[in-house]
Amino acid sequence: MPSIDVCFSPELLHLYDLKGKAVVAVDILRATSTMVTAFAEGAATIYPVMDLEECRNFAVNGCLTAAERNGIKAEGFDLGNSPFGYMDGKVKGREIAITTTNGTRAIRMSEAASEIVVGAFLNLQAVADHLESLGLDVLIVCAGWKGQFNLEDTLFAGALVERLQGKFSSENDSTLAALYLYQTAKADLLNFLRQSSHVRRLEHLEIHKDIEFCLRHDAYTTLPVWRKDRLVDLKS
Ligand SMILES: O=C(O)[C@H](CS(=O)(=O)O)OP(=O)(O)O
Ligand SMILES: [Mg+2]
Repeated sequence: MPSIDVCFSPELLHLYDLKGKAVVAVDILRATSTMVTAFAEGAATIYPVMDLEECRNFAVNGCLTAAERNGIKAEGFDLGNSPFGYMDGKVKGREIAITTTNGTRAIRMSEAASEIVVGAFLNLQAVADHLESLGLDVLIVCAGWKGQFNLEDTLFAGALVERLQGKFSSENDSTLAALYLYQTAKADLLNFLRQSSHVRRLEHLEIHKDIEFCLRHDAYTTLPVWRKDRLVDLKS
């Protein structure tokens, strides 16, 4: 039986051997929720990049550029990090280069893995089904916040572990902790997250609508996966 484990921050990735593993990169608020939404809205390709300058350079190839730092859309870019900014036909058929504070780092720092899947509550079941069909050992990589643990990504990890119970083995305390946290919180995730650092930090930015949206389970069957230097949607 393949195993499942949870890494609470990309800064802890040096403790893991990613070779031969499937990584699920997650940044619920909001990068991976936004990427899943972008593909559901018809985006062709997403290039997750580490810094603003690199992202800006993609514009010369006709890409839409998206950038966020500390919750705010960076100046001079087409899009920010709100899933609602990717709706209403804005990204249909388009290539997008994106850089965010935490989420894009989690993806790029996992490149040694055999497969990288972008996960969110929005595509939870699609991710679970894909992992089951791959049959590889799984590491869920939480983007966290600037290297630190966060609640929302850990809750997603617990939700995924719950969906895969009986199909993957685990002896790690991190996996158990994520599962127990999710089971404690799942009846009302929004309320549970009210005290979280992200919600408090971004409260003044009025992104309540985003937070509620990003906590929806199984809204999409989108399945973004890393291929060579970009994300593509396996479901399209
Ligand atoms: O845009 C977001 O929600 C966050 C902002 S912050 O750095 O956590 O304040 O970025 P993300 O890379 O999606 O975590
Ligand atoms: Mg985040």
